[in-house]
Amino acid sequence: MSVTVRVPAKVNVQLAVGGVRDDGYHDLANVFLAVGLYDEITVTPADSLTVSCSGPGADQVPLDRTNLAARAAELLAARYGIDPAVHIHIDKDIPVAGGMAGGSADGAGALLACDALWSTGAPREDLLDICADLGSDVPFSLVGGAALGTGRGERLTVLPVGGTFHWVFAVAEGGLSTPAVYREFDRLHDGVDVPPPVASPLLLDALRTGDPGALAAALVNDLQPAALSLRPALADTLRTGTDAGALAALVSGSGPTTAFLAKDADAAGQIAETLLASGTCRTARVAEAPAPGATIL
Ligand SMILES: C[C@](O)(CO)[C@H](O)COP(=O)(O)OP(=O)(O)OC[C@H]1O[C@@H](n2ccc(N)nc2=O)[C@H](O)[C@@H]1O
Ligand SMILES: Nc1ncnc2c1ncn2[C@@H]1O[C@H](COP(=O)(O)OP(=O)(O)OP(=O)(O)O)[C@@H](O)[C@H]1O
Repeated sequence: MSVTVRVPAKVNVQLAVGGVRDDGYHDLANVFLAVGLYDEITVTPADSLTVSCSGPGADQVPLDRTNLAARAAELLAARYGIDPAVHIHIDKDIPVAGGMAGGSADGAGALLACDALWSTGAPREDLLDICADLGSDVPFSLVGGAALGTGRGERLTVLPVGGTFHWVFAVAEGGLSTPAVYREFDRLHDGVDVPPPVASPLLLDALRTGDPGALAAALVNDLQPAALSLRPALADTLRTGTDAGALAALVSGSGPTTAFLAKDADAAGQIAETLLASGTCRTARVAEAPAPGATIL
């Protein structure tokens, strides 16, 4: 018997970053939107805890106990006194180290899959607690849809979304390290008083009404200057998508994936074609949002 769970990628439609905290994390007002690019996690009883991975970028995914999916299985097993003898297969479609929470998706997916396989009956709050231990983005991978993340991004308030948004994602060659991008943010703000992060009312309204023009006007990512500083060529990708008619363009989370909001599905297809032909990215993907959170198939 095995259990398969599908988990979406995310884009941050607002990523407001505060000053660095004593624990090294940054306080955030992080508005997550789940998008329809998915990893699938399958767990099967086995003699010991093992991990395999297939799909684009699979060779960059660790297969040892540092894999967030393996850590999720271990944390759930430890909490419920279970032997985590399970094989976890990750079928990857979310760009690896792309700022789209791929590893976080695998952590949330493995957690939900093991919970079902082992019939732990864990309350949702316990699952969300384990997710927060795994990483700041992991609770959102479980929940999906749209949510405001406060604290280091792990404390979620679900947000209403009034329509379907059409996105294009330009996947860059190679990844960017999330800690390195936050460090670059700190370097760029050295000596500057960083104000406390707050969610933008205009952005929350745009999500609620489902108006892509209003959302485009409100998109903001405070990590974008840091990602561009580490990877200046991303500016060419952003410009190419904007010239192709995107309503707005921004770096997705810590990058290097760039995200383009389109007015409709046709425009998204055209923007993706132009990006692909431009040579300014490795590949371009279209996806709709919001997407549901981790779901047992
Ligand atoms: C950039 C985002 O993806 C936006 O959603 C997240 O803030 C990053 O979330 P994540 O990858 O789940 O990050 P974690 O695994 O919790 O932390 C990795 C590293 O990112 C930095 N980090 C992360 C979250 C946060 N609020 N402040 C930070 O400074 C820290 O250096 C931390 O050691
Ligand atoms: N299941 C996993 N899938 C991918 N990477 C993983 C996984 N578990 C651990 N990692 C490690 O995490 C690093 C970041 O990969 P990931 O795909 O999660 O980045 P990301 O999408 O930029 O993350 P985020 O958007 O949450 O900051 C990888 O380089 C890899 O070493």
